Amino acid sequence: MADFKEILRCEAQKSSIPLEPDKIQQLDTFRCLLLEKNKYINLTNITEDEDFARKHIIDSLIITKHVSIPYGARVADIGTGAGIPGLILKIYRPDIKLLLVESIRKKTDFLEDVVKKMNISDVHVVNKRAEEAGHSAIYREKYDIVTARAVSSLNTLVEICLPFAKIGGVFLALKGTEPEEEIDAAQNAINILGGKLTAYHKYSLDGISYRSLLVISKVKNSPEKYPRSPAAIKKKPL
Ligand SMILES: C[S@@+](CC[C@H](N)C(=O)[O-])C[C@H]1O[C@@H](n2cnc3c(N)ncnc32)[C@H](O)[C@@H]1O
Repeated sequence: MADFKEILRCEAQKSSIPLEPDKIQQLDTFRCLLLEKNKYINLTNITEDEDFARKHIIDSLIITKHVSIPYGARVADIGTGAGIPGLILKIYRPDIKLLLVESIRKKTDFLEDVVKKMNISDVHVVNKRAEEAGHSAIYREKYDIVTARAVSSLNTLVEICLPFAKIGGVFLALKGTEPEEEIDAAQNAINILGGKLTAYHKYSLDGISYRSLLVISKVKNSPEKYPRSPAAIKKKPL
């Protein structure tokens, strides 16, 4: 049976993502650290080799096929959990400057630990809700690329993620098979937060089902009052 590194090499080839052996090694190290910690805290249900390669690693790296990431870009991953897609992108593109925002302390402790053990530089881990971090002058409208996967519905995501993007930057939402309804429901939030849906890519990780990558460009400043508090967002979503 093929080992994880061979599976990942094949999956990357199938998706036409260039992946050098040293990156495969580092991604395997990340997987091992994640699966080890997963015995004690719930970081992922995706643990089987092929699933891990496809649904975590390739699903993160697919971004690089559709969006050009400038050298040294500032990237923020919101609701990053175990560092997906943010840390996987950073391993692939060490030149980026990465912010990882995650509200659960055990998860940010894990991320700090990975960054230290793997000696990864230029990663800033923030243990806060995005609703709070998005108002900080250090983070607000500072990022070229903002990502989020499996965090919330699109209208809420737009409110908590777009404030991090600078004008000319993009918010990338990694979504499921048919995001059309969510896109319609998020149109008001996109307009209010200063965004514009500029691209919509569909791709398949297994040749059967589809996933989607939505590109929302930041065209205007996000009004100061957003993001609102979690309670206000829940009570009256945009
Ligand atoms: C289902 S997990 C997905 C994690 C990762 N993005 C992935 O795709 O595997 C959602 C994560 O988002 C975090 N989260 C949800 N809402 C958040 C918020 N408003 N601010 C910061 N983190 C948030 C949760 O704590 C959780 O770790």
